[in-house]
Formats: sequence, structure tokens, C-alpha cells
Amino acid sequence: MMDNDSEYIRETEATRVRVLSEALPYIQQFVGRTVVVKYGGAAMKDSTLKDKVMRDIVFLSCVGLRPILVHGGGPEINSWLTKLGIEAQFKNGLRVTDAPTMDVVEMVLVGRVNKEIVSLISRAGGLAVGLCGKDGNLITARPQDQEGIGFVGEVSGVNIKILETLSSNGYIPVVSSVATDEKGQAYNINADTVAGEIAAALGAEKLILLTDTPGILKDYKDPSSLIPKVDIRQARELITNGIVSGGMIPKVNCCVRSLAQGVSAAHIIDGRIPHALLLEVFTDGGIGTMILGSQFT
Ligand SMILES: Nc1ncnc2c1ncn2[C@@H]1O[C@H](COP(=O)(O)OP(=O)(O)O)[C@@H](O)[C@H]1O
Ligand SMILES: CC(=O)N[C@@H](CCC(=O)OP(=O)(O)O)C(=O)O
Repeated sequence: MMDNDSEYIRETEATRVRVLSEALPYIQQFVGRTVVVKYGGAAMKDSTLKDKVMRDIVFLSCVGLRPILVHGGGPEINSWLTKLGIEAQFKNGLRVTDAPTMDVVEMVLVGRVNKEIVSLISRAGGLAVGLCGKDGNLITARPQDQEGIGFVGEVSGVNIKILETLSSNGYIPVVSSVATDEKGQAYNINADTVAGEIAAALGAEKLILLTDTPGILKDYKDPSSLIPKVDIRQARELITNGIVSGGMIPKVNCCVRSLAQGVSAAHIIDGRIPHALLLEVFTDGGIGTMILGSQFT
């Protein structure tokens, strides 16, 4: 063996040991704590990546954290709408949802995406239970106050009992963002919003949004313009001054709302990076953009 080879092996092993040992204080800090993860959009398209995310969720659960996974599925809804000849329309990052679109949203999110994720987590050795807002009265919805957007809802209540019962018994809740009002009308709620409200209701340690950009960018077309850390006030300003637009608006809004209600930290990270979740939770550097509550600023 060449000297260079043995040096390389020593360095690689040193790195592996460092990474494992760096994780210890985070495991100790977060054991028993709830981490709400939102996974969706383009970051959910690649099946190898999807497997890795599910393994990470199982990892979190196995080392004693309580992960709750809220999923999206916008691209899959779009592709089913196209197959059915229904045009997809958005206003401020939210899907305009008429009655036929609502049916498709429910079929795709609850019937397909949710069960696929549950099955992937099971294959990775975890105990997942699929839920939508209707199950165990988890989420109650009311119509979003916006003209011409149809059956788009916002969260009017979260019943945390079912989540706590599942989490405290080692199950991983997997939640899709369809819920009903008190009359039984179904609503389509943005999945980031649902994740934020669940994190707030549970007083979660962390809210982590996995998406298809490195985090919040100063210029969303320039991946090197990452903003690593902001506080609530700066995050609000990013929306009002137009730096944050489109689908990033509900993300930043839900982070801000959850932080204002006691969640310790919210993160917007790149779900296209393999094992992004583990890098965020268990390494000193973390990744993506961290939004901190006012108690930290
Ligand atoms: N300042 C910004 N930084 C990063 N992304 C931004 C920003 N403003 C707008 N965006 C857009 O927001 C998108 C993420 O939102 P969205 O597509 O709804 O994600 P997901 O499908 O993962 O929920 C990015 O791909 C990007 O096009
Ligand atoms: C009201 C609204 O826009 N609902 C979203 C729900 C799914 C979602 O949020 O999916 P992503 O996270 O993959 O974008 C939609 O219909 O696309």
C-alpha cells in the first residue's frame, strides 16, 4: 500500500469518527424532543433521495427523537391534474382549488403520496402511521380569506392528542395536508402551513422544511447567495421587500408563526442534498437557513 493511500484511509476514518462523535451532544440535547419535518415539492421527486430522507426519519426516531413528517406532493398533484385535463393555477404560491381539483388533491395526497411514504418508512425499519387532518380530528380547517382561491383552507385547530399518543409509543406520524371544517367540507391546505401549525401546537424543538433550494437566497436564481441565519423581524422583511416570493412565502410565514408560538428554531434546507436532515440536526455547522425566535436575538 502506498503512503498516500494509508494517509487517505487515516483521514477518512478520522472524518467518520469526528462526524459520529459530533452527533453525541445533539442526540443528548434532543432526545425525547419533537422535530416536525416538512418534505415536499421537487425535492420529493427523486426516488433514491426519497429513500434517504425516510432512512433519516427512522434514524431520528431510533436515537430517541420524536419525528413527525408532514408531506406535500404539489408536483404529483400537477401531473394528475394534467392527466385529467384540469389546468393547475396558483395565487401567491397557493393552488386555486375548485371542487374537481379538491377531489384530485385528496386522492393524490391521502391516497397515494401518504401511503407511499408510510411504506418507505416501514421498509427502512420504522413504524409509520399515515394520517390526514380528518383522522383523530387532527386538524380543523376554515376557508382561507382570499378571493377566488376556492377550497383552500387554513388551520383553525390542531388536536395534538393523536400525535402525542403515536409519538410517545414509538410511531412516526405521517401527515397529509387535507382537512375538513365542522360541516365536513374538505379543504386543501398548504403543507408548509400544516407543518408550522403542528410544530407550534406541539411546542416542537425544531421545524425543518426540506425543499429544492439551498435555503433562503438573496437572489433566488443564485444558489451561492444563501442567507444562513435570520431572526423573525428580518424574515418578515424578506417577504415585504420581495426577496422572498412564490412558494417561499408560505414557508417563511409558517416558520415565523411557529417561532412566535414557541418553537425554538425553524430551518429551510435543501432536500436534494443526501441526508440533509442528519446534517442539520446532528452537525455543528448545520445547513440551509436557520430562522430564530425573538428569545434568541
Ligand atoms: N428568496 C428565495 N430563496 C429561495 N427560493 C425562493 C426565494 N423566493 C422564491 N423562491 C422560490 O421558492 C421555491 C420553493 O417553494 P416551493 O416550490 O413551493 O417548494 P416546495 O415545493 O418544496 O414546497 C424555490 O424553488 C424558489 O423558486
Ligand atoms: C393550497 C395548496 O397550495 N396546497 C398544496 C398542498 C400540497 C403541498 O403543499 O405540496 P408541496 O409542499 O409539494 O408544494 C397543493 O395543492 O399543491
